[in-house]
Amino acid sequence: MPAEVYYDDDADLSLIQGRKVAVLGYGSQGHAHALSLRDSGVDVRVGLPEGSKSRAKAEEQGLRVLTPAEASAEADVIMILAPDTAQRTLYAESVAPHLTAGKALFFGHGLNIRYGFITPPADVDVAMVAPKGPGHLVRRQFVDGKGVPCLVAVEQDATGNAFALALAYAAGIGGTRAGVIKTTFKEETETDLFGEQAVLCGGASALVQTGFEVLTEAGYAPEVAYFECLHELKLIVDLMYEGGIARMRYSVSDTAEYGDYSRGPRVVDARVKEEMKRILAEIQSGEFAREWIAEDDAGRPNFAKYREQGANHPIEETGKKLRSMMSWVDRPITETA
Ligand SMILES: NC(=O)C1=CN([C@@H]2O[C@H](COP(=O)(O)OP(=O)(O)OC[C@H]3O[C@@H](n4cnc5c(N)ncnc54)[C@H](OP(=O)(O)O)[C@@H]3O)[C@@H](O)[C@H]2O)C=CC1
Ligand SMILES: CC[C@](O)(C(C)=O)C(=O)O
Ligand SMILES: [Mg+2]
Ligand SMILES: [Mg+2]
Repeated sequence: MPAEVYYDDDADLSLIQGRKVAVLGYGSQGHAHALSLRDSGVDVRVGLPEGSKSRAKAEEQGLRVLTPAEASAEADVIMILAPDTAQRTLYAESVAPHLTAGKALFFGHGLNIRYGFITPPADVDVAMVAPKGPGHLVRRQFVDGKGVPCLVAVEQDATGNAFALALAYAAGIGGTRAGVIKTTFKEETETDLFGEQAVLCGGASALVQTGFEVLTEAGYAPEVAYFECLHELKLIVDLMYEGGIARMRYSVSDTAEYGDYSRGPRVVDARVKEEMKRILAEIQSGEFAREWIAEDDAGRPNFAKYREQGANHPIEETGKKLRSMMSWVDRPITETA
């Protein structure tokens, strides 16, 4: 069945303009939602713990900052945009006591609901507005008059109005300018985790690093390897983004196109597909979510090791040097646009 896609004309922005919204968290997504909702005429407050380093940023941007508990008590729409690993404690301590009948609890990703770390009471709406892009670009696109597509899902419709309210919220952050797809918490959570692990973050990073290693270990210049395996990837993906894989193949040389057909499937072969299926199975069974929550509870020892290894990969040093010569590339990620 084709997905249902909603645009600006399908959303009634006044529904969210008539509510008090609390955005809990002011990181990548939180700042984008809070600032864009405010710019869309919505009554927003940000909820952050007393010691949070995000407080100063939110206040500098002219937002009212309260504690998560105060913000949840005041608001009737509560959007949780703290890290996935922090959400169950945040919910239990600061949200649940103020989640009275008829309020709406929103998420930007479904992990805590899908795997049962949070179970809201039956008399509140539970919905998700999940942008399909990094939060800093959600804000940048909004400011530029564009939008990042969003997934919207309703887990619980206590008021009968949950979907319309979520669609209005998506309009407030620019999502309906690009298109909003109706889905479920299960579908969003499982596809989002799969996409970031196997393709967008894990798959793409490993592909780039491995290609760079193969070229430099064979004696080619790291600068040439960087341009070939990382820099040019954006230009190739831009063509895919604009017109699909077919547009990219139209634009590259016939030599590249023949190499693509005849060699690409040798890189991403049947073994890789089997591994992708295993990764999906770990997501579907909840194994990944339990592993990640346990890793966080233990103080993230493996996460810290992985982060250090990634930061020390030789491609980072080469890239830093080359990007310093390209003033147009290193556009800073800011909390405003
Ligand atoms: N990053 C992205 O682009 C995307 C994220 N999402 C989802 O959005 C949600 C937020 O992720 P993301 O924006 O990456 O998070 P970030 O790590 O960028 O930001 C987290 C924010 O939450 C604050 N915070 C930490 N603990 C608490 C707490 N107990 N109570 C209130 N605020 C707290 C942090 O403050 P401090 O400064 O003190 O650390 C920070 O402001 C997640 O569910 C994620 O899966 C969905 C789509 C894309
Ligand atoms: C691709 C990573 C992502 O799912 C996103 C930006 O959409 C995330 O969790 O950050
Ligand atoms: Mg995502
Ligand atoms: Mg994600």
